[in-house]
Amino acid sequence: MNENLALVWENCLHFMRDNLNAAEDHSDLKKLENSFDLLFDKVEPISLIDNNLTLMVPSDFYKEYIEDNYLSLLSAALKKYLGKGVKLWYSVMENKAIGKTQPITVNMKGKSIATPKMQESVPPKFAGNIVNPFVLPGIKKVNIDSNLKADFSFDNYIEGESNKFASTVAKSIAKRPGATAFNPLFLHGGYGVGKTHLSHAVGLEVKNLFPDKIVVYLSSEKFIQQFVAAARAKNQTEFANFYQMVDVLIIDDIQFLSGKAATQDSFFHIFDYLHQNGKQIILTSDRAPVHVMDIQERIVSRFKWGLTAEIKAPDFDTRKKIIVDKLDRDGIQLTDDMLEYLATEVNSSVRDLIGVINSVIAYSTVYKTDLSLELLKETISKIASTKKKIINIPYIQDVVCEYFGIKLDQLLSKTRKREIALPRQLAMYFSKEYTNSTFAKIGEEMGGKDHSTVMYACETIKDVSKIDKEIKKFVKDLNEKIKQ
Ligand SMILES: Nc1ncnc2c1ncn2[C@@H]1O[C@H](COP(=O)(O)OP(=O)(O)OP(=O)(O)O)[C@@H](O)[C@H]1O
Repeated sequence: MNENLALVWENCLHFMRDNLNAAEDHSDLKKLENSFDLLFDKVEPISLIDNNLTLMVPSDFYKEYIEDNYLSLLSAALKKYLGKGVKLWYSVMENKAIGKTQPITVNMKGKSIATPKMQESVPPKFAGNIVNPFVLPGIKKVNIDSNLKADFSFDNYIEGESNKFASTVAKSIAKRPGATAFNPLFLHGGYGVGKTHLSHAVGLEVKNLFPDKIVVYLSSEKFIQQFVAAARAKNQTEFANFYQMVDVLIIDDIQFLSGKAATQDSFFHIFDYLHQNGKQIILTSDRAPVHVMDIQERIVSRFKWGLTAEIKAPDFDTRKKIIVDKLDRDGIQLTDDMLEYLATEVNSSVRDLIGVINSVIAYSTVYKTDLSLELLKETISKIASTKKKIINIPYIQDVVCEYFGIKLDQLLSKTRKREIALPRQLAMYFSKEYTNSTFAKIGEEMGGKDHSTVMYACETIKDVSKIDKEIKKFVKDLNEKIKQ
């Protein structure tokens, strides 16, 4: 870069940064502040000939992002340091296969610059939506800023037997993201046991210790939506480029990538790129990698590269700790018998436990009564009678496994031994009865079985339960348990 141009550009950057610093808190302009260095670090002015300024940018994404969001600010800066009538050009480095090919450049003209009135140090007012840098062309409205919930911190995470291992590993990752052997960290466990909370806690701690690191949390559903939108807009390269900038990528409920071949391909490349570059990946799922269905083998094998940690439903002592902690924050104390009662009665997930605790607090506030064992009992029975249970396939699998005393692994296996095959057929039957899932979907969730196997199981259980007393009893018992 010629020295003069370098100096002009440095001044322009300085001017733009100043304006962003001075912008009002929470203004659209302020939101650009975090992205500024990230974006302009990769932008290089390469020539200035007869008032034509050419900026080299890594991809179309950068060009469009600058045009959509920074044009007014950049124009003001150029006017200040180069005078009126500067024309902007972009030289876009195209890099089709992620990180593989030599970049080629394509020259493109920028939008014409209409210089807004802008005063030094006075934040300019921009019309329309200014989005943050993590918004890609084609998926502009989706804000995938870090997306971390401040409440989901390590401080608010109660440790106990059920989550000790996972939380110890999570803390060590937060101190050295990408630099431990736990990459990826694959957290799995049932409904509401604290997977999301723990993954956020890592993200929050990383931001705390290393503010410059880019942490992105999103659900796999959002990732799929973004990918589809990017594919429609033919922006897959930018989509991948964006995720390659991330230092800690957290994807929740990764099992929903199941069956999404094109998204899986993109995820695979992003995963490899991040992993090779020492970036941290954290994935959560409702099941262990081996049971995540319809995901390419090459991806499943990568899930197992780092560390897989299960979070179980909270044990009795952990439940007690969670109750005490939660109530303490509201200045409420329980007697020992009340605490025992609550921790014994609500023994499913942390989410359910917290729901009950909140209701207890609410009832006691509304009725202005002191908490008593009677009030607890009344509250819990009211909740139980009004609570709608979400009956989904994993829940049915859990009920069936518990009833027959078998493990999920066995239920989902291929064995034809009757003591496993029958529970499996029953789980298939109830999944069809209680959920809107197709035979194919149920087959997928039952260890990758064919839809015809599920159809056969449903027909068999329906017919046999009419004549076989033992099976009739299983169906009746399980029906009651599922609805309980
Ligand atoms: N160990 C814990 N200490 C304190 N709060 C917890 C703990 N585990 C979970 N929670 C709280 O329980 C609720 C549910 O947790 P979370 O959303 O992380 O569960 P999850 O395992 O991701 O569930 P799902 O898979 O159903 O989405 C949240 O409010 C979370 O803060």
